[in-house]
Amino acid sequence: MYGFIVNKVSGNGRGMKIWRQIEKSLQEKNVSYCVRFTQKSKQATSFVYELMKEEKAAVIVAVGGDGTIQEVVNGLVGTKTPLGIIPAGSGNDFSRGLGIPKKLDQALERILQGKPKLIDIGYANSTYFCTVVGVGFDGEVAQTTNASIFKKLFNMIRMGHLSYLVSAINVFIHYKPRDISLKIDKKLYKIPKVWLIAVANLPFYGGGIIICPKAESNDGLLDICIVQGMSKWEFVRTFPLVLKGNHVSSPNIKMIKGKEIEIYASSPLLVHGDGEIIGQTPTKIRIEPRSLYVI
Ligand SMILES: Nc1ncnc2c1ncn2[C@@H]1O[C@H](COP(=O)(O)OP(=O)(O)OP(=O)(O)O)[C@@H](O)[C@H]1O
Repeated sequence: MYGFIVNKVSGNGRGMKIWRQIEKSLQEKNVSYCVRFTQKSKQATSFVYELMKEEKAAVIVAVGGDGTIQEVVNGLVGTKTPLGIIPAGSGNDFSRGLGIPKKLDQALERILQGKPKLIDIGYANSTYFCTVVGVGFDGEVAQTTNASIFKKLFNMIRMGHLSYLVSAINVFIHYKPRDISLKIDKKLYKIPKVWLIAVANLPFYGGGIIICPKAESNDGLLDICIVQGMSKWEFVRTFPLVLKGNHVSSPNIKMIKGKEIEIYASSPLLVHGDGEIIGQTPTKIRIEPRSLYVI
């Protein structure tokens, strides 16, 4: 039995459209399934327990964006039940990082035919995350994007990833870099004028930005990108490089790998996990190696 958790409003309504097509395919293929539709935030996590216990679902499939997938993952980490993903959001960075096909029929075929493999998952502020935790500039961009009207407009024309870019420009106008203390596997770094710190399990965030090109979800490590000491003009010049992951050789960017990271800022900074706000600094982040089965 496949248990589906569908966020109808993900991708500004794409979730529902996609579910209708999936349901048709499942019926044509005679696949046994059950489904739950989320009505509010965090409900996807409780649906995981419900589908596993009451419906005896052997696979849980998330139909939604990275926010919905994160909620599902928070119910699945540490179990033997594998996660399937049908991307239906605006960013879809987790599925991009795992190489899950964008095409619906191919994504479904992978779930029905593929073999589960174990991957690493991150943990920060009492939440498991799949792709990236971002602190500082990134946190503000995530908050602005999620509260924006233009996210809906871009989703309507299937350009949802552009909403992150518009938010980045808005935040850039007023953002002031801060002094940060960072502990990576017990080694202390004091770094002035930090724009952002991204801690990544997989390379992508913000709808395909390659923030940590070498991040792998099966190496037991988190990749950390620290952007610091740049003037506004240097930040603007570097931004296009990030789109392709070519920023890593810039002298104002530090790339470090680690298992446990602690971040302290001179004043509280917003923290996002997979594009959803999960709190403020100080924050502790760690990798949970081989803790989730994904098809
Ligand atoms: N019925 C609902 N109405 C409103 N919000 C919902 C509903 N169901 C779930 N949510 C919330 O919507 C949030 C965003 O969903 P999701 O991430 O799947 O889509 P998205 O934001 O369009 O995509 P992405 O994260 O890839 O940009 C989730 O955090 C979830 O808690």
